[in-house]
Amino acid sequence: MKTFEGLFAELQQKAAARPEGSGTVAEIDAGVHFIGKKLVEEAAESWMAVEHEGPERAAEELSQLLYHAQVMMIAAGISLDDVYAHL
Ligand SMILES: N=c1c2ncn([C@@H]3O[C@H](COP(=O)(O)OP(=O)(O)OP(=O)(O)O)[C@@H](O)[C@H]3O)c2ncn1[C@@H]1O[C@H](COP(=O)(O)O)[C@@H](O)[C@H]1O
Repeated sequence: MKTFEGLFAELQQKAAARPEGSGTVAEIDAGVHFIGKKLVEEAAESWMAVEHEGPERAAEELSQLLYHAQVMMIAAGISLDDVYAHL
């Protein structure tokens, strides 16, 4: 099963290698304003899923929220340690 750290390493590798067809590369290229909107959208969908759609759908939406948070971190040059320092 994929972990938070494992996904972050995968996304960093994609951002560096820029493989054809990567949604992550496309999102990074679209910029932090675009990523910010995705982040807010997934946050809202997570909230709605928790309130109305049950734990399975909520977990799916929350996974997408974590993905977009990681894409934002990479676009901004922020590492896992930078974030963990504030936990
Ligand atoms: N975990 C994710 C992941 N979670 C969410 N997303 C993206 O976030 C979008 C949100 O999905 P939704 O269903 O909410 O949205 P939608 O309605 O289909 O489309 P939107 O209108 O929201 O754009 C998806 O279309 C994906 O583009 C993800 N894209 C990629 N990953 C993982 O990231 C890694 C690298 O992916 P690539 O860069 O695409 O190779 C792989 O391991 C992937 O599994």
